[in-house]
Amino acid sequence: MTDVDSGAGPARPVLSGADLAKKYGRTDALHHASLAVDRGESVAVMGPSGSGKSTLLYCLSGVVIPDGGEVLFDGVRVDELSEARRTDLRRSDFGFVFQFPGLLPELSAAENAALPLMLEGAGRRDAVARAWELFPTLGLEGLERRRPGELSGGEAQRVGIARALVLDPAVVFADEPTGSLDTRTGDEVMSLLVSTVRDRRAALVLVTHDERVAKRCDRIVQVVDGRTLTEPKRVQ
Ligand SMILES: Nc1ncnc2c1ncn2[C@@H]1O[C@H](COP(=O)(O)OP(=O)(O)OP(=O)(O)O)[C@@H](O)[C@H]1O
Repeated sequence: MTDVDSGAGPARPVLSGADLAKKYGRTDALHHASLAVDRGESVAVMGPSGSGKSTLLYCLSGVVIPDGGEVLFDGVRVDELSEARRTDLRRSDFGFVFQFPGLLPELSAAENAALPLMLEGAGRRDAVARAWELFPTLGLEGLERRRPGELSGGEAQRVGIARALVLDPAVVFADEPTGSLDTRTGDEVMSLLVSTVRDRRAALVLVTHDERVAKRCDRIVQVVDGRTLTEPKRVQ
């Protein structure tokens, strides 16, 4: 993990997107969209369907190259990197949590969480041991050997969160992470996601339709018709 907090000078956001624009054909998916997030901070991105939330998340995470504006991660222009460098960056510095965790059914919970480490070249035993360490933090102690089919929806999503955190990312992106869960389970998963990311001094950028989920974050950014509204007030 890169440490952007070290060194002299004022702290700068770990990740920022400024004046981002993206068109798909004739659709203006984003224009004048900006968002910055600090280490240890969580930001929820809200807005109507089709307003550009996912496009903003994809631009910030280097999945999509914006047509205009810039994305800075740790002082590096993400939008100017080659596809190979962006792929490396996503693997090593970013973690992703999706609506459905997409765990591999033939692997145990701990092996699933260890997959990013194995893809980085770590040996299976070491990788699983490191993933195992995350399980108590996420309320998953004792479930390390279970197959995904033996986990509840909330447990499986927490294994997905462990997988997103196992490489100690600087930024975690979450797209509707509680979208497939009932309200109570969603609340538990959100609490764990926000607190674990904060404790690890990572930043969280979370897209959601659910105000209850968004309120768990430090700030809410509204996206309307491809624009972010003025950087909003801090939630409580
Ligand atoms: N790959 C694509 N090709 C063409 N149009 C796209 C593509 N991706 C998104 N769009 C369009 O861009 C606009 C913004 O889409 P985006 O998915 O970012 O919105 P969203 O706010 O995340 O929506 P939702 O809440 O429904 O997931 C929409 O009009 C959408 O139809």
